[in-house]
Amino acid sequence: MGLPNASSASNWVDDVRMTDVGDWRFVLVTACTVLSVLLLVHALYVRLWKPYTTRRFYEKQGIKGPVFRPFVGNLPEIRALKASVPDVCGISEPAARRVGLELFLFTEKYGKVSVYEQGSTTRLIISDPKLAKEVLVAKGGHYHKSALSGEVLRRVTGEGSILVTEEGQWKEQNHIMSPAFRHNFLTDQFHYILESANELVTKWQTMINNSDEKYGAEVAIDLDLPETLLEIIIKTTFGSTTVEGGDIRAIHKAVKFMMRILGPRLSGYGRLFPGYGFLPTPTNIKVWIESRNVEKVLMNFASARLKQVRETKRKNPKATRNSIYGTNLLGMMLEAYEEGNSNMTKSQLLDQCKTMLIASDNPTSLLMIWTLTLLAMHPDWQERLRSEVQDVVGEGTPQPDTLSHLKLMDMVLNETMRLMPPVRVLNRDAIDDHQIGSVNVAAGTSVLIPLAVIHQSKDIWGEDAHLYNPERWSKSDSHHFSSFMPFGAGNRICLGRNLARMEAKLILSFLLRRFTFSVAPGYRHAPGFGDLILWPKYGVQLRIKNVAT
Ligand code: HEM
Repeated sequence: MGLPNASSASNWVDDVRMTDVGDWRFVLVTACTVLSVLLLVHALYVRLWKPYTTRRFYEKQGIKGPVFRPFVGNLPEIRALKASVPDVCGISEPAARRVGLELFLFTEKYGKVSVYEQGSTTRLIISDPKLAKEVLVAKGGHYHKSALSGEVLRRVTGEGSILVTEEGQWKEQNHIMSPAFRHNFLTDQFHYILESANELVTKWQTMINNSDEKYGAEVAIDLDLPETLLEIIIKTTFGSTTVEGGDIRAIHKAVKFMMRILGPRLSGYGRLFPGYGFLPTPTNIKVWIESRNVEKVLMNFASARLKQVRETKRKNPKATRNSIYGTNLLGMMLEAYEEGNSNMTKSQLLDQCKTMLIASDNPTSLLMIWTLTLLAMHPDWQERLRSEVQDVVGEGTPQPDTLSHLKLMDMVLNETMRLMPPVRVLNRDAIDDHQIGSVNVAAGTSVLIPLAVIHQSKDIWGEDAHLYNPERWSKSDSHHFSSFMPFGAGNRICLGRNLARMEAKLILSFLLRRFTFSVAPGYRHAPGFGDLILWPKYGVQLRIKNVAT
């Protein structure tokens, strides 16, 4: 056998090259095909098989829900339901029903435990307060906070926010932050609330003084109250509203902007495209820029405070804790960070600052807005409450302990949070298979606890459940209390609940002893904004007058 000649040798090399290329092409095509098939199988499993079998799992237990729809789940009918609700409603209509209407309707139609799909996520609605408590308290260890809402919160407040952390990391943060919401610390914050409440009274008094109208002045409480509350939370968290290199109000605005953009993705079709948040769309780019700005200002601020702390300690080794760190939440966290009492990083510490701005903002504003609006709609209760304030607080400066004697005010605040719960639904994800009551819950199920539905159930509250009647809270009958969870329950109960009540009581006392409130003629009652919360869509305009002396 002879050697190949030059030309046949080159053909041979070409053949080999061709074969190589052919092989690679074959490998590439095969790999792509296998990958596509795997992705398709995975997508079919996640989007079709899993939700279908999970739905069957619940149906076999007698749990009902709207008809199963592959891929999109029940989103289309939920959207249609929402679109069918008129913007404006009657004053005595159960307003909370308008937001999250599907949770009311599914509960009425399918019972206190029902099931539906949001995209491919199976959701179990638990409207039975006993089972709800079991999820939140006794069986709380079988659940994590919802990954779905966590997705948005993580992007706005950061990975280290106490709203989204779990287990060891959450425990440590809870341990550091809880003291900031105890009685002593709250008493230290009292002067901030007094200061801001006084400023609001002065503002409204000036409006009355400058008005030629017989009825007094007209105020937009949905703008003024949140501004006052924001001042308070900024001062209690940071100690002041302006900081070196930036204004915390600008940070709040940026954080709110991010929530407004990202929030609706929770309930919309955006859920069907999981990587959507990472695509460089104009909106996503805006969110990234805002997020970087917030990070920069807060980081500069924390570094400046830390420098100040070290300087004070160096100059005066005997300085007290309060004079080194100050009596605010950031100071408390800086202390844990600086004294080596925690594993918290500086960036996690800043995540908690953003968390405070988010967690306190809407709920406290909603509580104040609806309390005052409902009082304006019910002058008899307004008058009763004013008399209580005059008796208990009088004309002097209120003291923290005085507030605990305002019993009617507690009843009024409870009734507002019952009818208009600032947080209308709690979300949890089951992390393993377990049982609540007689219901077997499968790992991966998203559990919804619709506070608004539980708070207005006729079985619990009676036939007048949808009506405003603070008197119901005067009964010693305690079954009401166990079904009332505006601040959640169990380990993850609201950290700021005492602060929120203290703010509400103090501000209301200041306002009621000075002004009377009535609903302005142009007011349109439209609670419910962006599907998620009971924000007044067209604002709330009230007429205010000085209390006759
Ligand atoms: C009327 C006012 C408020 C209401 C109705 C409210 C309601 C709630 C609810 C229902 C939860 C539990 C969420 C869940 O279980 O998934 C919660 C958690 C939380 N709230 Fe509030 N909140 C209010 C005011 C505040 C304020 C003023 C602050 C802080 C200054 C605050 C800070 C927090 C924090 C940090 C958590 C997370 C606790 C954790 O997960 O460990 N809240 N809030």
